[in-house]
Amino acid sequence: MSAPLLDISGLSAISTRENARVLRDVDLVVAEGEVHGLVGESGAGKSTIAKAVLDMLPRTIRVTGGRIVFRGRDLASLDRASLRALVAREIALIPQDPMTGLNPTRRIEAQLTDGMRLVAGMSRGEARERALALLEEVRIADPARTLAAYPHELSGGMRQRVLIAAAFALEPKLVVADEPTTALDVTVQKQILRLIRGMQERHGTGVIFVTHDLGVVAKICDRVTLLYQGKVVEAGTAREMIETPRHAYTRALLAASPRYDRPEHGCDPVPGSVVAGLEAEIARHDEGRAP
Ligand SMILES: Nc1ncnc2c1ncn2[C@@H]1O[C@H](COP(=O)(O)OP(=O)(O)OP(=O)(O)O)[C@@H](O)[C@H]1O
Repeated sequence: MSAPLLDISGLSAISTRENARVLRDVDLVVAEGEVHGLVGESGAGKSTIAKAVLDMLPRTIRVTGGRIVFRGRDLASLDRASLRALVAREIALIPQDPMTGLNPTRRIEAQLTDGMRLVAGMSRGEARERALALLEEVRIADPARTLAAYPHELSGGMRQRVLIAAAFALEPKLVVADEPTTALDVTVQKQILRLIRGMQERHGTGVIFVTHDLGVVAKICDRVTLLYQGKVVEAGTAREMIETPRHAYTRALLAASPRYDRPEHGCDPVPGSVVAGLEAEIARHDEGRAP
């Protein structure tokens, strides 16, 4: 088997702001060209993992152990400049909120072509051609007009399409999609999920798809890692996790999710006994370790 695209092992981190552990010995392997769901409730540590991979951790979160190996290179072994260059070239982000992901004061053309010119060294003309082709690929009806527009002139769905185009602009090996459909209405959400899947298949890109929504997992992910309070609870194929969940927490979370397959069914809350069991497991895990 070829080496994985991303191999995270034993990653642990603390929040100095909250004096609490935020990641506990996390293992996460993303294969070339797969969509890997990173799933968990609010505060589970999904964004912390995504930020660690993108070298965007805030100062108030400190990695205390583990390794992030990307395409065979341990990120911690790189100096600042090499790490910045590697991330700029090979790892891209699709942010959660399409409005904050774009600078409101600059036209789309400038924002889409910055990376192409600065990182890939394209001329203004080459970058514009590439931007037009990308906007067509993300099915924006009038690419030339969109390039001339400011973000506020576009709908939420269009802005998210622009950010997806931007993420794939430099042919990254890995795209981190941080809840990219949360801010959109349901019909647009489905289109955007289909678009991300289509883009990653055509470009052969690996994707980490951060979400709290198991319905989204069922639609887009090949494999999944489920987190609870910074700890991996279950990992496997999306199909296995949804059809034959092994862990009581996964089963409870599935029961608590809106039934994407049977919308007439309601939701059950995650039972207190399951959560208490997990908390006891985490306490055992943390025993003897200062936060
Ligand atoms: N800037 C920060 N500085 C210190 N601690 C933080 C910071 N951001 C988040 N945390 C803490 O890290 C923990 C994990 O948060 P994280 O944002 O990774 O969770 P998440 O699963 O992405 O949640 P959400 O779905 O709400 O974004 C939480 O306890 C949170 O309070």
